[in-house]
Amino acid sequence: MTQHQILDGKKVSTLIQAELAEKISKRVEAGHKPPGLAVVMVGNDEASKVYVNNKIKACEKTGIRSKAHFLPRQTSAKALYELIDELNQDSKIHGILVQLPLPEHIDESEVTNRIDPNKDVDGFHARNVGHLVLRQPGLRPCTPRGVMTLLNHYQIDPKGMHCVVVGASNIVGRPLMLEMLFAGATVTCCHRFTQDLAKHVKQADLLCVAVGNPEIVDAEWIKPGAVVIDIGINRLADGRLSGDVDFHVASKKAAWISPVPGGIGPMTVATLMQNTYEASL
Ligand SMILES: Nc1nc2c(c(=O)[nH]1)N[C@@H](CN(C=O)c1ccc(C(=O)N[C@@H](CCC(=O)O)C(=O)O)cc1)CN2
Repeated sequence: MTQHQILDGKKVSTLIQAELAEKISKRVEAGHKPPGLAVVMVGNDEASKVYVNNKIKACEKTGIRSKAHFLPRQTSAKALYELIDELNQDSKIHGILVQLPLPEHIDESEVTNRIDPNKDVDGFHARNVGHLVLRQPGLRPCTPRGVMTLLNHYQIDPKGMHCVVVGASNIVGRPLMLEMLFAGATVTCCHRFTQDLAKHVKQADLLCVAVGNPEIVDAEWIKPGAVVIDIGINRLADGRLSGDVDFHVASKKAAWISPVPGGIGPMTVATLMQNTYEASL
């Protein structure tokens, strides 16, 4: 049994937000406009409401001016594009985020590509994805960037590690693979057609799981001494939150582990604040 240590995303997120608050207040004192973030949510998804509220609260803490747009589920794609076009033109708005998922009648990639890439603080626009792939400066997706910041805070260097990413979504798995590759890890990405998930997970020095299924990985597979990053958020029937990895079992094997809640979720929010600040410079 290994003694595990916690990758405390809540604590690191608080530190990042305090640093940002200081930088922003100094810039405002010097006569600059505060960064402005437009938060757009369509529909009533309960989990999304929590995430959006966490983002708005983080804006209040850091001195970012936020403007929330809560639109009904039946909003047309055309009406959403018109709002995005207005926000693209608004000089007080430096960052625009449209909370995902969107209702089925709205095409997510059309929406993300409608946002001015310089205001795309989620890093989902094709131009920013291209910058990430080519390792050029640009806005980077918040969750993967937040994972790298958290590892860096605890001086965990992925260089030379075998990193296994479970999940290949546009917003987490694929950009996280690239982040890990650029950090010098050897990367394996597992997805719905992966034949022997256990075989891959057992080889991971650094295991990142981002599927949204608490049964996807058996924590007994974890290599002793591995670093485990749990990015899944699952709401259990009793209202509690759990990650994609059984924390109790995994923490007996891992050297480092990020909890849910209190791990990557808060890092996603803090990174959004960093991206918004950077987009305002
Ligand atoms: N436009 C975007 N939509 C979505 C993104 C994204 O990066 N941009 N990612 C996910 C959800 N996400 C961000 O919006 C997100 C997930 C979790 C949290 C968070 O604060 N989690 C807390 C627990 C919160 C709770 O009580 O439920 C934690 O883990 O401690 C914030 C943001 C999908 N959509």
